[in-house]
Amino acid sequence: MQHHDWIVIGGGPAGQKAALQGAREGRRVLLVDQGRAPGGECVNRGTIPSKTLRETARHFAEVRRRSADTLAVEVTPDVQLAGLMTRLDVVREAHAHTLSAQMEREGVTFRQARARFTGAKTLLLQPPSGASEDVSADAVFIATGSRPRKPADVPIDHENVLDSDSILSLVYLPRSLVVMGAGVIAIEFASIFISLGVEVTVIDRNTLPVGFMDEDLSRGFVRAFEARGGRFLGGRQYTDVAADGLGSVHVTLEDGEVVKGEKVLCALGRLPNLDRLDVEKAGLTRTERGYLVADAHGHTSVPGIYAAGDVIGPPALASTSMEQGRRAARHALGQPVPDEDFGMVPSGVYTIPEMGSVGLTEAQARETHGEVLVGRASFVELARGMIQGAEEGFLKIIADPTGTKILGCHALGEGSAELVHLGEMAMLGGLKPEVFVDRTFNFPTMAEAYRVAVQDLLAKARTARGSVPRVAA
Ligand SMILES: Cc1cc2nc3c(=O)[nH]c(=O)nc-3n(C[C@H](O)[C@H](O)[C@H](O)COP(=O)(O)OP(=O)(O)OC[C@H]3O[C@@H](n4cnc5c(N)ncnc54)[C@H](O)[C@@H]3O)c2cc1C
Ligand SMILES: NC(=O)c1ccc[n+]([C@@H]2O[C@H](COP(=O)([O-])OP(=O)(O)OC[C@H]3O[C@@H](n4cnc5c(N)ncnc54)[C@H](O)[C@@H]3O)[C@@H](O)[C@H]2O)c1
Repeated sequence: MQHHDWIVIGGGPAGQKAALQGAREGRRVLLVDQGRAPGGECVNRGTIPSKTLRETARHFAEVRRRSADTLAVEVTPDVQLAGLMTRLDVVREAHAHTLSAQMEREGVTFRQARARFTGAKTLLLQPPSGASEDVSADAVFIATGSRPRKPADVPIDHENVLDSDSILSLVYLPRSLVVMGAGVIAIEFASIFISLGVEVTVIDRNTLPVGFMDEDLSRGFVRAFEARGGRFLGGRQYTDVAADGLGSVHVTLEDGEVVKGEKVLCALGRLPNLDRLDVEKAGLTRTERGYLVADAHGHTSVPGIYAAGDVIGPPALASTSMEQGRRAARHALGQPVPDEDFGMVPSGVYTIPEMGSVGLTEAQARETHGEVLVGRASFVELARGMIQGAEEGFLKIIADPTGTKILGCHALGEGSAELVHLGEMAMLGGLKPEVFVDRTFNFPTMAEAYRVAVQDLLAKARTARGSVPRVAA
């Protein structure tokens, strides 16, 4: 049995960061993934392919909007979906190349094999061809990611009813699409397809999409989606999904309504990839929902076994997975792991328009701080926003009732995922909202939204204190 210092199972964002961190500190690291190269769901079926398709869709939407629909920009029915992911191969190859070079440079050994536990820190590696191999390690990192959940009552055949993996392999654009679910994956794809000219209906049991975001953002998304002709059916449950054999799928709702689409996307959550890993043989237990349990450092209940990324459940993002992998590795190395307030982790939802969020939502802030202050800036109030024609965008800043502490920043509109990082840094630095009024901003920029929102917030603070509001300059 070959022994390694560390074995990392899974070459997605969590596994990559754990492996690199260990190798940099002189550990002999074996990175195992069943795929041909490191990358994981993030590179192969998740973040990168979906964002590449989104970029094309966004350009279509942008040209239509900027020309006020005077330019007949349409995707013809015979266009192949792969043709719309114009930069996917370039992006993937560049990413794969950078990753492999980094692994090689740092001395991480990569092995293509499916891993499963045979004991606490012993594993059987089964390569696609050739003999299986028994291996052991001082520390094992589980970073095997997640896959789409397939509810028993949804006939996902990858032909008529698709999941977030198979939708990217569609050859032709459908005329219509019914999206089941209104989580991040669902509404990102809904945005993409509606922007490409597909008729889209979204169905969710919750009244609003992405319930973890600030309600103004969820409502703003629905407004923009409906303005583009989309149908959002919130607070609705499906009872049956069936293909009619004539090129259409029928989704029957509890109230008897039948929603028809040429294709259906089922995006009703994800499950951890643990079924064939035999984690029980390592002495690990799983939560009721099937996830592994790990502490703030990614350490499981078995000494020397760590878990990071989607296998430990929400927030299940590429961004947080990387950080979890890095933190687990630092802990295994005996290095200090800085405290991180995971409540402060930013979220970017790449819908069209995009959403960005950090800190408390308005509802959470009211619950914990009472009568909080909310400052708003509409993107059309900004010179840059006006130039860009950013009609639907806005930034809202939430501060404590005294108006001295920023509690959350939330934005809707192109660039919002970037924009909220400015607010995040102010929050981390404990800066008062005034900083956005007192400093010089480049002009014209979208970042000026902070100045406008803070002026609004300070005016409200003065009103709350009973003084006459000053007119914002
Ligand atoms: C459509 C879509 C869009 C997304 N967009 C975003 C986004 O914009 N921003 C964002 O932050 N996040 C996004 N995500 C989420 C993000 O992709 C995941 O959170 C992230 O990939 C999780 O990383 P991970 O390292 O935990 O696992 P993964 O990336 O899933 O990698 C796990 C790897 O482990 C391998 N593996 C599994 N079992 C075994 C085994 N037994 N032996 C060997 N190898 C194994 C898998 O093949 C895979 O390569 C998106 C996800 C999807 C599906
Ligand atoms: N930009 C990003 O950060 C990004 C992009 C894509 C995915 N992701 C990650 O991927 C993960 C999974 O996303 P997801 O969207 O598949 O799952 P999800 O769990 O976030 O959303 C599932 C949705 O399905 C709905 N639902 C479940 N059962 C239902 C039923 N019977 N009837 C009607 N509605 C039902 C839920 O109300 C929920 O809105 C998330 O953790 C997310 O963070 C992130």
